[in-house]
Amino acid sequence: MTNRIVVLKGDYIGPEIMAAGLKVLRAAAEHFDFDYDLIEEPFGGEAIDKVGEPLPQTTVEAAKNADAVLLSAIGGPKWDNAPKRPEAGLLSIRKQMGLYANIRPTRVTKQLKQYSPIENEIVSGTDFVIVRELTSGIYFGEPRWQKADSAIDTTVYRRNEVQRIARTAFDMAMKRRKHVTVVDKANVLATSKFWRQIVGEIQPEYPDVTVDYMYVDATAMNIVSHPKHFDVILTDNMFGDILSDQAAAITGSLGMIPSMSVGQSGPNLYEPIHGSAPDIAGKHIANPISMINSISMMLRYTFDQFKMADVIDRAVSQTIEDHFITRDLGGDETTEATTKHIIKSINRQEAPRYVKDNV
Ligand SMILES: NC(=O)C1=CN([C@@H]2O[C@H](COP(=O)(O)OP(=O)(O)OC[C@H]3O[C@@H](n4cnc5c(N)ncnc54)[C@H](O)[C@@H]3O)[C@@H](O)[C@H]2O)C=CC1
Ligand SMILES: CC(C)CC(=O)C(=O)O
Ligand SMILES: [Mg+2]
Repeated sequence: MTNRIVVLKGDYIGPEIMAAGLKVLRAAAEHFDFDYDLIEEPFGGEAIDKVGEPLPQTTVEAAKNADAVLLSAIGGPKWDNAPKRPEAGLLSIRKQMGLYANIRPTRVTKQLKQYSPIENEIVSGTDFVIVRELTSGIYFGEPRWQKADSAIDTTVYRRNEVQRIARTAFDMAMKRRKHVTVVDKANVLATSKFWRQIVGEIQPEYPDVTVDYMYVDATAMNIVSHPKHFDVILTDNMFGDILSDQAAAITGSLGMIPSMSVGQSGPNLYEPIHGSAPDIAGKHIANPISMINSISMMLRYTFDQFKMADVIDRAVSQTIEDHFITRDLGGDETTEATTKHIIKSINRQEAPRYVKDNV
């Protein structure tokens, strides 16, 4: 059966890293006879330019009917004053696909630790995931408006929204080191106090999981000073957005980190955690690894292609070890050269049905 992958190639560096990721997918797929169709749909700024809105209904339908959705990143100065910005389309596709849980891993591997801005002893061996609520909270709350002399945003969390994301975090902890850190601002916010109440109600369903609670400001500090404290961080939409960029920085670059967005049913969406990086677009220096890691996550979690994902992951690690890295990590390789090196490493590995060096 052919696997259907909807591709949203994005804006600014989006198409550059998507092209890199799809080359890696094609190279790996040959070794494993992985059969797939790519269905490209307009989205974000590209869709505004083509059809006047960031999320055409045809794109939503295609995404819902796919086996998985791959997105690079959208937005940028060209559309900052558009009546409906690309970012509105991003929030809307997450909502319409029901993708309430966003999983953002932070791992400092032995190859990566030298690129971290944090001392080796502190950062080496860091391995945690941020479980970010994705379809509610302040990014979605009503009312919201802006007038001449005031503006308002609203944070609303409903019981079922907190319950389901909490269960995602506890389920994930059960497969890891069985520890959940709930990150909030419960010394101030009603929604945070509510989260603590709901998490407390769910915790007895997971007697093997330990839980601690940490304010978001202290968490920001601990991510850089004690990152090994964390196993699973459970947090709301905005705190998760902010902390995941910070967590990415301790791995060496924002340009490394993938994510997976999951709902109750339907396809998952895989995307880097960063944005469209307009400052480096067109310069051939974007790090493609965030996109390649997102593709590896897709192969692992949607298509059960564990060996293929392992081969890609090893190729990425080898490429970092070989210092075949882009500028964000301190190297001087181009996006294309890094991608080529990853593909060479895939082809060199003892993969089943070794075909040819298809670089
Ligand atoms: N999921 C998405 O599509 C997201 C979209 N955005 C949008 O992206 C646009 C740019 O936002 P920024 O605040 O500049 O954040 P950004 O994440 O695009 O960039 C922040 C910094 O990280 C660097 N960077 C990001 N990805 C990189 C990569 N793969 N390789 C090397 N360097 C990389 C950029 O060059 C920049 O210096 C905005 O319109 C924003 O709304 C922002 C975050 C997520
Ligand atoms: C539109 C933003 C919420 C996108 C973003 O920064 C993210 O999802 O990390
Ligand atoms: Mg973000």
